[in-house]
Amino acid sequence: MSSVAVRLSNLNVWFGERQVLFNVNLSVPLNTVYAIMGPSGSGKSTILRVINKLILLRPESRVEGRVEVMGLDIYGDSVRPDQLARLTGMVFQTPNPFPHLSIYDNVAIGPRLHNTVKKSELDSLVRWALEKSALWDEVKDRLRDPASTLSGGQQQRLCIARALALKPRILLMDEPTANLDPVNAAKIEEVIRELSRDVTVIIVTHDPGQARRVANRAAILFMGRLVREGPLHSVLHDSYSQLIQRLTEEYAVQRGVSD
Ligand SMILES: Nc1ncnc2c1ncn2[C@@H]1O[C@H](COP(=O)(O)OP(=O)(O)OP(=O)(O)O)[C@@H](O)[C@H]1O
Repeated sequence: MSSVAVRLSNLNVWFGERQVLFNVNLSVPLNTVYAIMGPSGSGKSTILRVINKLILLRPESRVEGRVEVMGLDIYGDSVRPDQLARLTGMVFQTPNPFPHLSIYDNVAIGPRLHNTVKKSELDSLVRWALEKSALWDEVKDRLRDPASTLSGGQQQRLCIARALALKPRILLMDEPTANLDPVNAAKIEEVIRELSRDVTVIIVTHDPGQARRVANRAAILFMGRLVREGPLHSVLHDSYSQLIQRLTEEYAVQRGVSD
């Protein structure tokens, strides 16, 4: 079996006339935590949306290149949407549980829709997913309460549990702690470190400190181009902010020359 969870080869993406990713090549090894970093607008979220094909919801988008997820060429082969939905879970920046559904039903909704477990196994799956996301102890006595009664940090862990309930091989996380206080952010970082035993995590983050705490590999994007990629210690061997400042200055000089 391949040791690569996701491989992007010569990936180019456009929104209308505007190209936002340029010839990106990278491989995410299985069971790593892979951080994607870069300034705002550099294309980080677009990469996640290419990997789970959510980008196709934007009719103005165009994707070229090869995208392999667990060995499947997802834009070339006839990969069924439900097959991809089960391979890749997604956690967004803003927690988005179904607020009126119960805590239990939020986690159970994926397995019910995709018919992945027998009814008799659902309780233990829900418990497993809530334990994996470090939420079980806080909610075990109130599983029937609506998700809206949870705090923001708890709601984000519920979204992680919801994604995990489909047993994805890859978990995509788009700045999952950006809206959380440090205590809740630390809980989620701990969850991510634990998850990487069974799941490949690809996390978009603006915070080099977070990348250092959770990731073992990383990529840095700048204006849609991959500028660094590899083991974390080599990608972040010097100051991230100085690197971005230098790239921004070089870009300004180039613009000055070409304008
Ligand atoms: N639907 C769209 N139509 C046109 N342009 C888009 C669309 N979605 C994203 N873009 C542009 O694509 C570029 C990359 O966006 P993306 O959201 O991937 O960046 P990002 O690095 O994740 O940014 P941030 O850190 O601010 O979330 C940006 O310039 C953005 O304006």
